[in-house]
Amino acid sequence: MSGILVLVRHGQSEWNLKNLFTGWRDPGLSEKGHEEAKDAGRRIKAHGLKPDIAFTSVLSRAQVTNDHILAELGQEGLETICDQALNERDYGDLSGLNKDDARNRWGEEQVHIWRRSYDVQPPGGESLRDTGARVWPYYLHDIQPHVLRGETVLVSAHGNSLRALVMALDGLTGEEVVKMEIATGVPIVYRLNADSTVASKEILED
Ligand SMILES: O=C(O)[C@@H](CO)OP(=O)(O)O
Repeated sequence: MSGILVLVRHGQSEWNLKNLFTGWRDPGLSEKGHEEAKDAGRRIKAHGLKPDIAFTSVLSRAQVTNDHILAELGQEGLETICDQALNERDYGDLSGLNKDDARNRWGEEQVHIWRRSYDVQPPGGESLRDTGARVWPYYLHDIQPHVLRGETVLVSAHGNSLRALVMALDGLTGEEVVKMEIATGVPIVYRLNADSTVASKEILED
């Protein structure tokens, strides 16, 4: 057995609350989102996990979530690496649009395909496959080595950048990933084997 990888999707953002496509836009957390992020920190602490290093995106909702978690753990100031590779999927021309307005305009099915399919790009944006093509190499090169050294690594990121990562870790197909959702502020804990395969996965729900 080697180290531990803790994945957390940021708490609810102001634009999650307003039902807007967000992508690379940079809204802050909603009031509920701040609470969810603190709660994620409390759950991580209750499970006796203590990160040695943290990774997050360059978007504030993920960074503030990371700050809340570290504060709950009493680990403010822990080395945190921010990288664009962990950003949310770029939603292109959909960014800033209301999701219900988009359904009225393009139809329920088309919008679902843009949101959850593996390889269909929203107009001007990234498919989940495109997102995975930046998240997975970053994971392999920058994050995984820490886990294989036996460290506990915290990653605060986004719904779709984490879907891409979980898809690869869990070995899901493009069809299976369509049904996979990642809840805001609910930590997912992977323990890895020394050969980098997954030894166990635990979701820290209520
Ligand atoms: O708007 C977004 O950037 C994402 C995450 O909030 O939305 P969706 O769940 O539709 O992929």
